[in-house]
Amino acid sequence: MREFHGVDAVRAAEAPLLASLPEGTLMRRAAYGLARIAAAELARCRGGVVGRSVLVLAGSGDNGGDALFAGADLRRRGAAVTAVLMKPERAHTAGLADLRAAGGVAVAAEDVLAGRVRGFTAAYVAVPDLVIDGIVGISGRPGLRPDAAELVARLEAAARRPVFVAADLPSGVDPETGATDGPAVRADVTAAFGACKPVHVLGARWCGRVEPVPIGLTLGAPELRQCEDVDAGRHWPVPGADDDKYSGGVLGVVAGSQKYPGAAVLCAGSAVAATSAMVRYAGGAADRVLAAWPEVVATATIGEAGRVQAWAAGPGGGVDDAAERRLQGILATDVPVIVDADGLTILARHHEWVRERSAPTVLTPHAGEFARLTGSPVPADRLAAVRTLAADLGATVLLKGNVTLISEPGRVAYAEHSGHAWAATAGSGDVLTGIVGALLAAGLDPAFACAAAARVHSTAAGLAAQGAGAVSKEGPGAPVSASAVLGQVRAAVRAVRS
Ligand SMILES: NC(=O)C1=CN([C@@H]2O[C@H](COP(=O)(O)OP(=O)(O)OC[C@H]3O[C@@H](n4cnc5c(N)ncnc54)[C@H](O)[C@@H]3O)[C@@H](O)[C@H]2O)[C@@H](O)CC1
Repeated sequence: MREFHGVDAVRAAEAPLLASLPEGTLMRRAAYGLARIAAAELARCRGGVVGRSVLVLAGSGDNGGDALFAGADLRRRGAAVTAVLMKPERAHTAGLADLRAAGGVAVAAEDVLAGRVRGFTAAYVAVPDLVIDGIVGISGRPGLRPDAAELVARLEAAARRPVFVAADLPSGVDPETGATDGPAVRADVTAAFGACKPVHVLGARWCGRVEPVPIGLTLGAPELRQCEDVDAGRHWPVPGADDDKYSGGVLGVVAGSQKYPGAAVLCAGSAVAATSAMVRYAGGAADRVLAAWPEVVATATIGEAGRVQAWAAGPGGGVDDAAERRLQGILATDVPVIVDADGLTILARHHEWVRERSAPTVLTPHAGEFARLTGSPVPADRLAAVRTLAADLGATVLLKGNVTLISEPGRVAYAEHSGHAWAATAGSGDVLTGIVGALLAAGLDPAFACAAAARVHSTAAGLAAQGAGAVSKEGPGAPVSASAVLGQVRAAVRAVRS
């Protein structure tokens, strides 16, 4: 399980070390890790360190200090290192002295922007091989100030884009929410000092690859977790010697209709793929579901369906009176229920149906459905928003997006980021609903069920994008549809279990 700690928690963990260790020790540790990562990137992307040019963008705080010390280290390893000081009079004194002692050059941002830097230095500043972003760290507010924004824009536009390595986090991105407000650094690699912070998953698109740099912190409970393959794989329900078709947990699917049979087929099919236990279907698309998945036990109505250990309801089911009555009936049961899509539109008018439940309820809105449920659009601080809704309804809420967030009252939240966006396709949510439902029926903790299902779902989408026989989700890929994602659910389960 990957863990992300909030800024206050990181500062609290740093405090005893700052008090007990010789001054500058933590910064030296951070800078050493940063330099090591930058050197590895230079070797990987530019074939070596010696003779390559490194530009350090150094702000006035400790983040700039880290970057200057790392620059000194890289200079000693043979790179040409130039630091651009955002505010020369407030540059980190010891870091700047170390850079100069190592033979590095420092210039003022103001002089660079005004074209007052000439000769070799001008060339190094204009087209470096690698940029270390030390403009701001965990004290940074979103957005870059105009001088920093202009420097970054010029580097981004260079004929050969340099490799960007961020010290702690990309400048311009909020450390707690991952939100931006104007320009920000788009890093290829981020060196996370002491702990991963929420930005490292919530602002994943800005961070690139995140490499933790241990500096000796002892940390408490995290703010956020990410379920990794190994976590999903370890707890994925698979039959044992004593299991039968019921003991693994039967899921009932109430989705789709004669008008929209696709949602029923996708939702029931993904449940079938995710679990060995029985899947029941109740609704107007029973014929279509059976034609696609003969192993499903299908009936026309919920009343005719046998016992289940969880229900999955909502996708493609409509929002009319009959759909309302069906959903109300399902939520009146004492088994876990996942509600998605049309079911969420109905719930926007009936929050009490969720609040009054004693069994777990999982809601899986996308941004539009979230706005319908809460009455206002998803704000920049998505994590706070999902926590508030979960607490308000007493439910587990999974907010879909490029970074999917999962929260339930009083518990550490989960985030899922796949590193790609292939799951952003029609019907993909129906597939996720079936997987979550299967895991709820198997008795998994609701928030963990959501996190593990989201992991397998995004893995399936990544595999689908790579085509038949893919064993890796990396590569250029091609657009996929929800049926293709569903077709890879078993391969994704295999992948997380291996
Ligand atoms: N405290 C410690 O023990 C350690 C801290 N470390 C480094 O220290 C960093 C935190 O340093 P600081 O607290 O000095 O603060 P920062 O270096 O994050 O920020 C410095 C100042 O930048 C200004 N600023 C805020 N938003 C800005 C923006 N959008 N554009 C331009 N300037 C902006 C603010 O005045 C802020 O105080 C960490 O991220 C990490 O890199 C590491 O050296 C490891 C040890």
